[in-house]
Amino acid sequence: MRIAIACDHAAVPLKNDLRDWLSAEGHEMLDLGTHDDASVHYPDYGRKLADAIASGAAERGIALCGSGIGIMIAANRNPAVRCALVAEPLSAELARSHNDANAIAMGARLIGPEMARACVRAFLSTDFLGGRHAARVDMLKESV
Ligand SMILES: O=C(CO)[C@H](O)[C@H](O)[C@H](O)COP(=O)(O)O
Repeated sequence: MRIAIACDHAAVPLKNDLRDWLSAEGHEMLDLGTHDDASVHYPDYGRKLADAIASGAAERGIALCGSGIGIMIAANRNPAVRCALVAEPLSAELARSHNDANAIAMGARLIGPEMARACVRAFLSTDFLGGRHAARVDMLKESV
């Protein structure tokens, strides 16, 4: 799968860990930065992630900041993006099965790399259920 990953300065080690792990798993990773701990602004990186999804450069996105909240809000400004803030795998699974989320956000200051990997695993391995959920996701698309 083509997966974009983006973070601010608070989440670089987690971003690199997930990027390298997913790359080793055979995914095509698009690393949108940031690349070091110099302070940057999460709206810039949420927008980069959203642009990658909206353009089709990436099928899925992973957004990381200190809490996951700021970059999630930023990514969701783009109507092509449905980015869910998750901190455990069930939320990641439900974000896919009920909401057809095409991105997840996580907080590197809140969860460790093993929990983040478990969330990503659930996010990538769960299909959208469609049916009644499709009508609701369609309503989201109409409500911009
Ligand atoms: O956007 C956030 C909170 O919603 C992120 O956690 C940021 O990473 C955080 O605000 C950055 O804080 P810092 O004190 O400038 O490192």
